[in-house]
Amino acid sequence: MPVESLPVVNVEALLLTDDNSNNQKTNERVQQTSQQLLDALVEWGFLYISGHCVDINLQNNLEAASREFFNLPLEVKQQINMKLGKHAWRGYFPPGDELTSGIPDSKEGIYFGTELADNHPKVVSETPLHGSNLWPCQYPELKTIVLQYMNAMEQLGHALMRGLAIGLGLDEKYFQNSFGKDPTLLFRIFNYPPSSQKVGWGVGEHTDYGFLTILKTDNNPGLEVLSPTLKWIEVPFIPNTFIINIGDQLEIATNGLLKATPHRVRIQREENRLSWPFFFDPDWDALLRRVDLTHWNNSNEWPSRKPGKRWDGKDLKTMQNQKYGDYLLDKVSRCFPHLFKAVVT
Ligand SMILES: O=C(O)CCC(=O)C(=O)O
Ligand SMILES: [Fe+2]
Repeated sequence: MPVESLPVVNVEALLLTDDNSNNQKTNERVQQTSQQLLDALVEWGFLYISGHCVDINLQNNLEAASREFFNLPLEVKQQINMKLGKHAWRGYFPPGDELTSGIPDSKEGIYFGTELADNHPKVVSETPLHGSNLWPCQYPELKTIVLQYMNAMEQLGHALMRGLAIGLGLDEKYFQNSFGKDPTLLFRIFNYPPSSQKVGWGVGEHTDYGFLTILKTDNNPGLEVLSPTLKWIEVPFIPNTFIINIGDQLEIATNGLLKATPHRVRIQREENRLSWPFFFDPDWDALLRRVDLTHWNNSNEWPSRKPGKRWDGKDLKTMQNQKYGDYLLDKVSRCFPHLFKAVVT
């Protein structure tokens, strides 16, 4: 039997400017690309994308600046510890501080989100996960690079959601119009240190929470994904591609047509591994509800990726009309229980 591997879709057609959108050939390419994207997401919930138009120099600068940050002495990194970001949930966390399913991950990392001014209504009302970012004063360039990169990811996220809507036979602005024009954006930079342990997880098995994750990794392997035949497969590095995967909210919205695929990260023995997940999620206040896909003949059976209980024991079928922000907060509180208690309750 051939080894299963993630599909690769070239999404360039979804990133063409509006000037070209009346052209019939362009429209055909957009349709074709949207269909390929949808097929990959239905079958795998995971894929690589090429043709994403994200500047390679920006990506290289991000990688170099991230390495420089993690090479700083711990006490310098701790100057922007997440505790200082309070309820905005921004800043640095050292190895072992983040839990997946109650077990400490081996990684360290930095959390970023949309940069909001102090007078933004959600900052004034102290809404969790809203605020300004914490930036290391040793590396002012990190701020410029991260904000540029997040901006590029946001554009890409909108383009992919547009492609997905077209693939599903919906209005191309469907997701923007139904789940908010102001997506919840979370960006993380992770460093997985090498470990002498034989078996161990940089991140335990989980699914992501929102709509789409756009993941950049360095050239060290480690990510593993549950395949359509329920085998854990490695996801090798392919230069200048991003890895895209579905989060719980798209599974809920599509009544299980798209599945949030379980994945995990294996720790490496020799080298540290860096990754840059960007989460493109519904508006904080958006209500979770199903998209009308009756034209798809989508049964009510909700086929699941894996028999038995989900990794977090949740039943996504029952999650309707909850605010996305509440769902996310519940998840975050389990990842950082001590911090959560200290700043939110
Ligand atoms: O580091 C990776 O490759 C993946 C991380 C991940 O799955 C996550 O942050 O949700
Ligand atoms: Fe993940």
